[in-house]
Amino acid sequence: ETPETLSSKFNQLTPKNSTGLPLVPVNPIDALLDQKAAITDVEQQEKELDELVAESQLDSPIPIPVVNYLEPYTIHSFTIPQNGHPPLTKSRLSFIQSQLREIIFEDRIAHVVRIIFHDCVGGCDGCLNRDLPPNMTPMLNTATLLDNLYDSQGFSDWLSRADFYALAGITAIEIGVENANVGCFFFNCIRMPRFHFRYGRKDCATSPLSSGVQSFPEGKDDYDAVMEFFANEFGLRPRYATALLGAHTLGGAAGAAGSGFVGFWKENAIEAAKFDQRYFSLLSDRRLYWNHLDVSAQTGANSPRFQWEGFVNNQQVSFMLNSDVSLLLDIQTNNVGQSSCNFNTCPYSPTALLVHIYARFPNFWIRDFERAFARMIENGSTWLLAV
Ligand code: HEM
Repeated sequence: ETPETLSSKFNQLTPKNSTGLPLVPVNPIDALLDQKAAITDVEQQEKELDELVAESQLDSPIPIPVVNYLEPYTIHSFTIPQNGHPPLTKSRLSFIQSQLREIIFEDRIAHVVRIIFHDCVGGCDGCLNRDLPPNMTPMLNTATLLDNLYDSQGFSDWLSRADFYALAGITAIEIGVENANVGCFFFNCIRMPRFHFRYGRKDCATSPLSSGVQSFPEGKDDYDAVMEFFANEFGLRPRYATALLGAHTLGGAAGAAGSGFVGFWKENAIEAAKFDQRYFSLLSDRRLYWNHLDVSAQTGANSPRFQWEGFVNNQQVSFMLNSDVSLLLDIQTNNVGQSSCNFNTCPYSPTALLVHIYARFPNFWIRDFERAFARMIENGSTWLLAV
């Protein structure tokens, strides 16, 4: 089955409300996921979810740039150029992480995750162009803090700045998961992602500054534009692109101080510091009522900024960009990003089922996120060393 036929099947199955009022249908997809949720054997459940996702052909293999890993640093430090760095040991790594933990909290968690994403567009190289509009957001203050730590502690003896940003990204996700798990019981805790940190990335010659111009995806993008970006840039197929975009569970858009979009993807700053599946559950929650509006007058942006705002009982609980909504709905946008259909009228997009699965099975999402994030933070490297 092609993704198209799967999503059209999904569309047929999902009753739409013609009055435009929020509707909570007994949805066959929910019923199907209820069956999967009833499976108590975790491995069996994961296997069946994998089969369900495989049906939609969102992750058929495509060639991706290959990163080679070298395990025993004692041997390979002789053969692999490391900018003269001595090998990074596990204890040095945990020392650096403990220093990172001193400065990464609250809104800086999201900043760091966005920094590593932007650093890795075009290849992770420890360099950000501070004059490029997509980078000109509050995250630059946190980038300065990271740089100060790296420079003042002499970490360049051990790892490149690009490695350091990647480690900061991993640490930020871990802190976000810890925040999400405060007060959880084992059955509703988010599994801590297992990242295997590898190092040996090459910094650009002017690190940490750069005048390089990368092209970043835009908030007004639709499904095709989003998927094309992730495939071309990171070699990620729609399944892993969707998982990676779950990073928008953290932080928000800073209005006039940032992209000209404004809001937290989740309710407030406290929720925005938690790395959990709620980005997907808000997106797929049919109890929400969504407005699609241009906020450029409010934020002083020089061109339209159409965004989606989700409400429950007249209370705003979510904000989404077109690029986020496109994971669920095949929005129909014009050149300024205004969609001619909405949550009640747009057809589902090929990844809609996946959004529902990630919302219901957070640890299934975490597994896919782990893989996608690992791929992103190794973008541009051909050889990396294990610690
Ligand atoms: C289609 C792809 C993407 C688009 C269009 C997009 C767009 C945006 C925009 C417009 C903002 C708001 C910036 C501001 O005003 O301060 C933002 C924030 C953010 N993005 Fe993305 N992004 C994309 C992919 C990603 C990826 C792959 C990651 C990480 C893996 C990521 C992580 C973040 C985080 C954590 C924030 C919040 C930053 C903060 O609170 O300061 N984004 N993104």
